[in-house]
Amino acid sequence: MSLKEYVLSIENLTVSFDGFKAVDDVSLYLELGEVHVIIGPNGAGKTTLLDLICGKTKPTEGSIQFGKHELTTMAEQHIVQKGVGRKFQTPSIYPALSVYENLEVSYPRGRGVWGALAFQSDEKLENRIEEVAKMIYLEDWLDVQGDLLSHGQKQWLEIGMLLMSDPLLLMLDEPVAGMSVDERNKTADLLGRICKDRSVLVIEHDMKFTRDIAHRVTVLHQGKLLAEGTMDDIESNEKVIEVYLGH
Ligand SMILES: Nc1ncnc2c1ncn2[C@@H]1O[C@H](COP(=O)(O)OP(=O)(O)OP(=O)(O)O)[C@@H](O)[C@H]1O
Repeated sequence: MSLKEYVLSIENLTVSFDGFKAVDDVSLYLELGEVHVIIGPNGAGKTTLLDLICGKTKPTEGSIQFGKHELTTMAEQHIVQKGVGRKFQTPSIYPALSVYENLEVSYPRGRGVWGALAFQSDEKLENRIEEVAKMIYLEDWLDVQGDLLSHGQKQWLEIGMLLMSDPLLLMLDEPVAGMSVDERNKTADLLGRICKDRSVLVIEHDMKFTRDIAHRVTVLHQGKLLAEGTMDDIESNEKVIEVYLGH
């Protein structure tokens, strides 16, 4: 397959911290419409890999191609503008603002002074807020203040805030940690819908949820890629059972 068909192509990516390789020669490819889950024991390099993609950390070697852009030489803010959204594990919404306002402030209004002045039409903004609020099960909660939402609703709102700018790659770090069973199921449905016109990369420890959402799974161990495949491949892989699933 040619590189052009991938949303993201990571090749031979390595980062060394004082000689310690937190990510060691990892290659990974994401297709459009794919939900790809990264699993692995604590310290395997999962968070560091996402830090490298979003530009928070710069690699020692290797490349990260996002469409036609090379991300390893790009500043963090530019990577966001190119269409990479990342959600950290703890929700970071604006607690004093309503759901509507949280979504509104996340709507991209262009770049620089002139871009910021060129307000999008109110109708376009309203439509996008309504569309996103429906996707994240908060259409009846638009007037509610952020800090009054449940933990799960806050997580959905943060996903919604990222969706306001319609990123081509969405990265989520343990999105269902602390959620009820019902909220987990709804989150799986949500990811199944929003992956249609983007790629979604998820770090996860919950194997049931991983099975529910993953088209493909990558297992990291001590910074290296241990295995990659469907959940069925991964669950029957002896190396994976030995270092991770068997524990
Ligand atoms: N900036 C840094 N300087 C030095 N070591 C680091 C740095 N960032 C990460 N590491 C080390 O790299 C290794 C991988 O860490 P990382 O957080 O990526 O693992 P992880 O797979 O996300 O683990 P967890 O499941 O516990 O979140 C760890 O040993 C960590 O201590």
